[in-house]
Amino acid sequence: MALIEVSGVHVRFGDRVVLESIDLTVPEGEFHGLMGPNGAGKTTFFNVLTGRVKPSRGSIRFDGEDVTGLSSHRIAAKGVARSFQIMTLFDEFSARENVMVGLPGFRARGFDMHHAAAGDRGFAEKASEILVTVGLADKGDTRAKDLSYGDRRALEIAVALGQGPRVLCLDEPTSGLGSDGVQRLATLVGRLKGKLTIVAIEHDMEFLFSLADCISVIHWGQVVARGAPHELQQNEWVKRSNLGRFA
Ligand SMILES: Nc1ncnc2c1ncn2[C@@H]1O[C@H](COP(=O)(O)OP(=O)(O)OP(=O)(O)O)[C@@H](O)[C@H]1O
Repeated sequence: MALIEVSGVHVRFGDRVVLESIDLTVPEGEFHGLMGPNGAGKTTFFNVLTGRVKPSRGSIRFDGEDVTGLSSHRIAAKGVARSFQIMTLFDEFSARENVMVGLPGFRARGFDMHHAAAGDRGFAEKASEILVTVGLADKGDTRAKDLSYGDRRALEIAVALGQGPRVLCLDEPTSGLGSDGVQRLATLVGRLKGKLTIVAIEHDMEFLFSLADCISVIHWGQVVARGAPHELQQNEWVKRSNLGRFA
């Protein structure tokens, strides 16, 4: 049984059909890439997967359970974490505090940062451990606004990891990064690969083809091609679009 099973997902905004019918399965532990032209509906699909948009038809099953139409909060509680295309950090908080705010136990007791920082070392230690995982061990006390763009991206992933997710959804993780930043991110994602299930929307084909186990191409609101990177290279649609040139 696949961890994520999406069947016939259809989304329209008013008269505009954005997703015609999306079918997708992702086994546990897979790195699944989503690619496709601008406006193809990739982010809308992520919004459906993470509960921000309700599909008008179709179903989403997570670990065998029908989660179609559940709120984003409830889907997150089931183990689906998301890092956004637009950064969503608290600029005035330190890197460690940003991770602490995202920890489920911390949220349960409210957003009392100063109390937690002074009174409960457990949250700070957990956050520090996660910062080590993403390569920010020495940046725990740095305010988010003073971090480099690449460090902020790593911190966003750390915040998502703080939820202890089974699935990590990354929306264009390389966007805005220079080549060094992309390389660093590839190393980080490569380390996470296999430890949890990753679904990533990405325009950087070199990044995606080097890391993904399987890639789905979304176009016209459907999955028009799907396969391992070397299989996609042979796909006629991908060849015509030149999307698979790095495979
Ligand atoms: N809430 C909404 N209301 C109306 N139209 C929307 C809404 N959200 C998205 N759209 C439209 O749906 C289409 C698909 O958008 P989406 O952001 O999902 O594409 P995408 O494949 O992620 O694009 P990109 O690669 O540029 O990020 C776009 O034309 C967008 O304008």
